[in-house]
Amino acid sequence: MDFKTSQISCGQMETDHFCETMLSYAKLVSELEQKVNRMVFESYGVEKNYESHVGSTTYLLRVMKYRAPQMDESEVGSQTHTDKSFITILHQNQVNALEVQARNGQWIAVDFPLASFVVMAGDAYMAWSNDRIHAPRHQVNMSGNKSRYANGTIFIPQRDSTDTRRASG
Ligand SMILES: O=C(O)CCC(=O)C(=O)O
Ligand SMILES: [Fe+2]
Repeated sequence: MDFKTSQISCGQMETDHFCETMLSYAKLVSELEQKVNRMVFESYGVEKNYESHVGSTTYLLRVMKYRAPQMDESEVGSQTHTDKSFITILHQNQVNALEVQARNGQWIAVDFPLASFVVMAGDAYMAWSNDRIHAPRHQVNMSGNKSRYANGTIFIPQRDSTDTRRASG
């Protein structure tokens, strides 16, 4: 299920408790994304472009369920990919399955506790930063017998905002 959080609307589900919970979650995650971006923009000396970047960013929240693999089943999860977005913020239940490839090629199994988030750079951030920020390849690789629930909020700048306001250098 996708929500466009910039519109703060769930259509027909407006009064639904689940919907409101997800919108509150999306707002909090958006604040985290803005904090991360502010730090990055400041560290690259382009903080004057921060407000317009925030203003041009759209948000999409995805709710995902990965089932546990059945007997003799392998490769349950997602394919290896990089995200096309600027930033993706992930949150999960207690079931770890995310694997991220470091710059040196090594795959790292991400162990992230319930109260934490993974902030992942996507291709757009890598392009904007002239490759300073690495957009890692990653995948979900399920094992064990518990389902994994995860939320992925992707932050996407609208057209033209990435190539006109790059970090210099
Ligand atoms: O479920 C996850 O932790 C990763 C999801 C993901 O890679 C994505 O939504 O792009
Ligand atoms: Fe991804």
